[in-house]
Amino acid sequence: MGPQSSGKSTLLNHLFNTNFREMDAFKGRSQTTKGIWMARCAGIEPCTLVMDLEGTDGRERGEDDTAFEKQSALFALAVSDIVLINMWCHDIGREQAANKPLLKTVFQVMMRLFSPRKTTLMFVIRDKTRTPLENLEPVLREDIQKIWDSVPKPEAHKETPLSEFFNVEVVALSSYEEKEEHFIEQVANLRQRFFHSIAPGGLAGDRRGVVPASGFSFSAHEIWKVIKENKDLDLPAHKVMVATVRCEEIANEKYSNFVANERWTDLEEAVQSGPVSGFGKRLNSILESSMSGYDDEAVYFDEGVRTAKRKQLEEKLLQLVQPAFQSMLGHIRSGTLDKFKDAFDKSLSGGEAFSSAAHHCSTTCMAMFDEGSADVTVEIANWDTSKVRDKLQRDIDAHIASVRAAKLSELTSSFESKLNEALSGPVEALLDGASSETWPAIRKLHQCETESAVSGLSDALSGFEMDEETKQKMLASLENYARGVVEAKAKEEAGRVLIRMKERWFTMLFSHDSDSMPRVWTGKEDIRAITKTARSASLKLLSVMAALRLEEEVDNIEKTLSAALVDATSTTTDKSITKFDPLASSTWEQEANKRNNNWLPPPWAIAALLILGFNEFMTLLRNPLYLIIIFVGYLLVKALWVQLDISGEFRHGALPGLLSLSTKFVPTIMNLIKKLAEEGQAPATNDSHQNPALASKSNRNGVSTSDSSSSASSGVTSSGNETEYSSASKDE
Ligand SMILES: Nc1nc2c(ncn2[C@@H]2O[C@H](COP(=O)(O)OP(=O)(O)OP(=O)(O)O)[C@@H](O)[C@H]2O)c(=O)[nH]1
Repeated sequence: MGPQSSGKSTLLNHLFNTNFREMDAFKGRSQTTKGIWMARCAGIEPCTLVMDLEGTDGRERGEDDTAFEKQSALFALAVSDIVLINMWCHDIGREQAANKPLLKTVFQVMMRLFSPRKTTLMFVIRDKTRTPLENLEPVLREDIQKIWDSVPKPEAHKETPLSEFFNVEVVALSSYEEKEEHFIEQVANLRQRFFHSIAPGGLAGDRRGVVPASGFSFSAHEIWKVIKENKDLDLPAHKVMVATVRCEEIANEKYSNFVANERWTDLEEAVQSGPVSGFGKRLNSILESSMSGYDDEAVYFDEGVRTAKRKQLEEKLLQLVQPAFQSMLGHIRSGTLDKFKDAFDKSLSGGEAFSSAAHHCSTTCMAMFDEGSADVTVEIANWDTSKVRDKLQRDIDAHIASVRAAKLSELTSSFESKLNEALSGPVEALLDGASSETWPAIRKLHQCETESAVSGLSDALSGFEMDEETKQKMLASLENYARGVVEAKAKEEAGRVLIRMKERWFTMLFSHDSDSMPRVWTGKEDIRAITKTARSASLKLLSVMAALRLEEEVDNIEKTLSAALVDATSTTTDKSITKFDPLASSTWEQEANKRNNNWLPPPWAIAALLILGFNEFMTLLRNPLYLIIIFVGYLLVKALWVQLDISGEFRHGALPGLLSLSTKFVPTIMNLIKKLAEEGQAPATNDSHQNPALASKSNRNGVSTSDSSSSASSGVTSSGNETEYSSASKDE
C-alpha cells in the first residue's frame, strides 16, 4: 500500500515478476490502480500471492470506516503475512508526510481485528538519497511510534507496544526513474527475502489464523463480506468457519469421487451376483485412498474441524459400502453352508461315524467362515460378523439335526424291514404246520431275530452319540416292532383258522387214513373214533391259533377247547343254559361284547336325571293317563326291539345295522299289526282252539315265529342275552 502513483505497481512487477498495470510515464501522473488486484508471484516458492492496492490520496479525512481506503487496509492486514508500505524518502521526519494518514488508518484497523496476528510491516523507502539508511531508519521508526501513540486504542490495548502487533522492517531503494540499474539490483536483493518467507525466521510474521491455500479464496470472500458489513473480524472464528466449509467441501468431493469410482462400482455390481475374491482388500484400498485424499487436502485446516468432518466422511462412506459388505458376508455364509453339506455328505458316505463327521465338518466350516469373514473385513469399520456367524452355526446345526433324523429313521426302517423279512415268512410257515412245537419255535425265532436286530441297531446308533434314554427307547420300539410282526402274522393266520380246521378235519384226517391214503369206506370203520381224532386234530390247530404265546407260559386253551367242544359233545347231547360253559365264561371276545352291551349311563348321570327331571316325574305321577300312554309306548318299543333284534343288528357296526333294520322295519310293523288284528278277531269268533297252530306258536315264542328263526340264524355269537342263546342252541 502507499500513496497514489508512488510506483507500487512498478515495484511489485519487478519484485515478483507480476504484470500489474503501471502508469504510462508519458501520460502524466494519475491514478492507475483501482480496487485490489491479485497475482501469483512468479518463481517464488512456496506459492506466494501478491496484492496491489488502490493508492491512497494522502489526505487526512474524517471518513467513517466504510471508506474504501480503510476497508482495503483492513482486508490487507487480515489476509497478508507481509505488508509493503511505499513512502518517499523525503517524507521521512516530515510533519506532513504523504503516508501519515495511511499509517494511522493501518494502526486503527489493526485494533478492529478480533485477535490480531503479528504482521510484518515493510517500509520501502523510494528514491533514496545519499543519507545512509542507518541514519534514516531511527527517524522513520520514531515517526511510526509517534503515529502509533497518537492512535486511539481500546482499553485492552492501551499499553500494548507496537511490536506486539507488527514486525517493522525498513528497506530503501534507488529511484527507478533515475537510477534504474541500481533499482533493479536492489529489488533483486529484496526478492531474495521473499523466498521461503514463511519458514521459521523468514520475513513473514507469525502464522496465527492463517488458512490453507485451498481455503484462501473462500476465506478472502468471507473477510471482504464482513468488512463490507463493517463488522469486527474475528479471525479465530473465521478460521474455524473456513475450515468447516472447506473440510466439508473436501469431504463431499471425496464422497462423490468414491461413489463414481469405477473400482467401487465394479465391486458393488460384482457382489450382487456372487462372492468376489479379495473383496475386503479391494474395498479397503478404495476407502483408504479416499480417506487419505481427504487427509492430504484438509491437513492444514483446524484440527478439531478436520477430525470431525473426517469422521462424518468415514461414516457416510461406511454407510454406502455396508450393504455390499453384508451381501458379501451372506455369500460367504451360504457358500460355507453348501460346502458343509457337501463335506458332511461325503464324510458320511465315506463311512465316518455320524457325530464325528458332524463335529469335524462343522468345525472346519466354521473356521472357513471365520477366515472368509476376516478377508472381507472393512478395516475402518470393525463391523460385527457374529450375528451372521451365529446364523450359519444354527443352519449347520439344523442341517445336522435333519440329516440325523433322516438317518435314524432310515436305520430304523432298514432294521424293521429286515426283521419283517426274517420273521413274517418263517412265522407263517410255522403257523401253517401248527403243532405243539409251533409256539416254542416262533418264540425262539422271535427272540433270536429281535436280539440280532437290536444289537445291530445298537451298534449302528453308537456313532450318533445319543443319550442312553433315547437309545433305549429306539431299541425298545424295534423290539415292539418285532413283536408286532409276529402278532400281525398270527392274527392274519387266525383269520383263516376255519378253512384250515376244515382242511385238517376233512381233507387230512377224515378223508385220509393214518397212512395219508384216501380212505375207502367199507362200513366197518369206527366213524365215531375217526371223527374224534379229526376233530381233536383240528381243535389242536385252533388252540395253536387261538392265542399269542410269545411269553413262555402254560395255558389251558387246548384242554378247555377239547373239554368244551370234543369231550362235551361226546358225553352230553343236551346242552342246558344252566350248565357251566368254559367258552362262554372265558375272557375272550364275549367279554368285550358284554362291555359293549352295558348301556346304562354312569351313576352320576342317573342322579342328575333324577334331580333335573323331578318336575317331569311329578307331572307323570299326577296324571295316570300319561303313565298309561308311556307304558303302552314302552311295550311297543320293547316289542319292536325284540322283533328287530336291534342290539344284534348293531353289533356289526352302525351302517350295516341301519341298512338291515330299514329292510326289516316295515314287514315287522305289518306283522305286528296283523297279529294284533288276529288277536282282536279271536275273541270275536270266540274260538281260540279253531286256530291252534297260531296259538301254540305265539305261546311258545312269545311274539313271532320269524323272530326265533332270525335268532337261530345269528347263532352262538349273538348277544349276551341268555334266552336268545338257549333258544338258538335248542334250534341247532
Ligand atoms: N521518482 C520515481 N518514480 C517512479 C519510481 N517507480 C516508478 N515511478 C514512476 O511513477 C509513476 C507511477 O508508477 P506506478 O507504478 O504506476 O505507480 P502506482 O503507485 O502503482 O500508481 P497507482 O496505482 O495509480 O497508485 C510511473 O510513471 C513510474 O515510472 C521511482 O522509484 N521513483
